[in-house]
Amino acid sequence: MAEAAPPAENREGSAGVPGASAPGGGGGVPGAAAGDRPVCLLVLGMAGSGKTTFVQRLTAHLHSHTCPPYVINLDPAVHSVPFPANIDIRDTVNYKQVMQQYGLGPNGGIVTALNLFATRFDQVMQFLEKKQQNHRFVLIDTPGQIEVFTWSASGTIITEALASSFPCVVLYVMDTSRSVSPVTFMSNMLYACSILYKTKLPFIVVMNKTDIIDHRFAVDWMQDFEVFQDALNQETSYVSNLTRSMSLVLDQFYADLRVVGVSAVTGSGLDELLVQVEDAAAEYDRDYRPEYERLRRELAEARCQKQNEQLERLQKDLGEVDMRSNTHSEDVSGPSDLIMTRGNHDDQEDEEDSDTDDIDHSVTEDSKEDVSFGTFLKERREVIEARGRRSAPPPDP
Ligand SMILES: Nc1nc2c(ncn2[C@@H]2O[C@H](COP(=O)(O)OP(=O)(O)OP(=O)(O)O)[C@@H](O)[C@H]2O)c(=O)[nH]1
Repeated sequence: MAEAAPPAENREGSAGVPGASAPGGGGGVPGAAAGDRPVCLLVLGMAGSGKTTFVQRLTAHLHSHTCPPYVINLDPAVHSVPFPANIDIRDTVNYKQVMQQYGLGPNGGIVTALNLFATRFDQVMQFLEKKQQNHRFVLIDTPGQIEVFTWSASGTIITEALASSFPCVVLYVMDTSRSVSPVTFMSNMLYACSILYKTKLPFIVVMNKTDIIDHRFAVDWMQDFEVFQDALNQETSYVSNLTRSMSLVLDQFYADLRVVGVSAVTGSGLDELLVQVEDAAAEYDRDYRPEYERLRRELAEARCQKQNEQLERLQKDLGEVDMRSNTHSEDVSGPSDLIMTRGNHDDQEDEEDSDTDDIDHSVTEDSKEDVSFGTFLKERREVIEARGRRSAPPPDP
């Protein structure tokens, strides 16, 4: 299934891909107009619903339409990423080290790793701003455990940062083959509904794995209350009564919902999905953008105020202490030394670089070089002094 990553020079998106300089220019990507801001597609879904496979397939599909996306992996615990990621959280946060240092289990480790990454998300935004002319779509794969992203502060920070600068659409990936029971289907829809309310963004339900089962049964359930009731009548549990009531509540949710059936394995349904994405992006511009622009202004003002405060503090500090004495503090156990390090795997040196590879490594490496060079000079001085003492003539009796 995994496709080979493009060569390093293609990582920036358009290099070497004919016609890719104009985002979405030609190639059959519906509605994509050159010069538009890229649309961020936040891919969410339950563990195993097929998010990563879907991102991989959509990336390949867009490449084949000469419209390469900018791809971000936000799952710190994934062993290998089967698509060419422009930004990979694993380059920035060492998930295993986070677990060790904070004594956390896997879920706590993922949440903390995402929190650490969120503190540097402004740098990711700078990359996106720089590359926005080259890409029509930004694909964002999220951690396996859906709540890590949707119900965490870092997920909110990342979503709001993206949505205040670019049109954003949530793609809720659902495993259709595991939703054939009306009760399971209803649980999935309730979750989708909660995410819609939480993210406050245009929303598309991507019914994945249609190569296993056609998603039309689910669309029928959503469009026709009677059909869903008939299916429920086969169930005898008490939950079926609850489900019956819930389906009435969800009627309005269904009415405005975009639903597309796809197969991440065969690639079927992706063209229709892209049509829906353009429609959802237009909805963002129409209904959501004013609110996010207000948020953006607030963020800019807060950032400006913070910078001024930092400047004032720095000026005060400069008057009081010798800055150099603090540069190489012995105490480096804070969270910042966990970030901006290479990812989990020791063998990653051979892998191609993503954008975050070089975010701030120079700072860390320069600091280490300074310290070790200082130590080296000190040791050399001691050796030379000892040698000088040995070769000096003995004092006169
Ligand atoms: N038949 C079929 N299998 C699929 C499809 N999409 C994904 N799968 C399979 O479903 C399983 C889970 O896929 P992943 O892409 O790892 O799912 P995920 O949501 O990223 O999983 P987490 O990282 O745990 O959240 C894998 O075995 C995939 O091969 C599909 O469209 N059809």
